[in-house]
Amino acid sequence: MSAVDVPKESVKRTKALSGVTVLAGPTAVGKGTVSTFIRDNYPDVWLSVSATTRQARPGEQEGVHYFFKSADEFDSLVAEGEFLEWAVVHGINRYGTLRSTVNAAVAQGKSVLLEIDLQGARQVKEAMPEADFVFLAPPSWDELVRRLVGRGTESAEEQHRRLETAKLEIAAAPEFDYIIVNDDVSRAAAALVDLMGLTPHHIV
Ligand SMILES: Nc1ncnc2c1ncn2[C@@H]1O[C@H](COP(=O)(O)OP(=O)(O)OP(=O)(O)O)[C@@H](O)[C@H]1O
Ligand SMILES: Nc1nc2c(ncn2[C@@H]2O[C@H](COP(=O)(O)O)[C@@H](O)[C@H]2O)c(=O)[nH]1
Repeated sequence: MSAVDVPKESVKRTKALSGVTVLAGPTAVGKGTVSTFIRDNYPDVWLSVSATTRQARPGEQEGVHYFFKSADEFDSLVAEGEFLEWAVVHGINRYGTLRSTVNAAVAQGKSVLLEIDLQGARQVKEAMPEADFVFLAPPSWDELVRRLVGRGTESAEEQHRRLETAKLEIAAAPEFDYIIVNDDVSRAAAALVDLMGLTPHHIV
């Protein structure tokens, strides 16, 4: 697979703080890792818990990592207009952000973080253009491939499919307001928290 140019970091604030920040980026760039780090280290950030039709992985807890739904339950939530956005991610499972929980957090003045895929980010941009859109980029294409392969959670065929999608996702980086390079988890998390207008523990 040929290498792809990855975007450089760009974190100079260009718009007013909205209280809602969307974090997206290609598969295996570390969105989940950075979000978990923020959940564990920055209690002032309100990390949205998505609904999903995928099975819980070992250690995942209902209401902490996801709200796990059957296909019928997810259908009902879609029909009732409960989702701010939802998408089929990686061609298999559905994932969505519950509108009511986000609205309640915003109404309480919380700093809301949504960790979602590109399709979802585009839907939120339609619904809430004032939100802050942050693209998490890998330090290099080769490092992205290393992370995906090193995680070891997908078959070789699935890895290939995800990397093809990752090329399209990386090409969409200019749609985002800011770009953070996930070269180091705590540094990337601190840069994100800083962009959200909160005090980062440290930026090295
Ligand atoms: N800064 C980093 N340096 C080195 N490895 C990292 C870094 N951030 C994450 N990783 C590793 O990269 C792999 C992918 O991370 P993670 O699962 O968080 O990605 P993701 O973007 O949430 O992926 P997906 O969209 O496929 O769910 C994991 O093995 C993780 O430990
Ligand atoms: N559009 C949305 N995408 C979401 C949401 N919650 C998570 N995600 C994305 O799904 C993939 C896979 O996640 P995993 O936990 O199964 O590894 C990842 O890219 C997430 O960003 C959501 O509510 N909406």
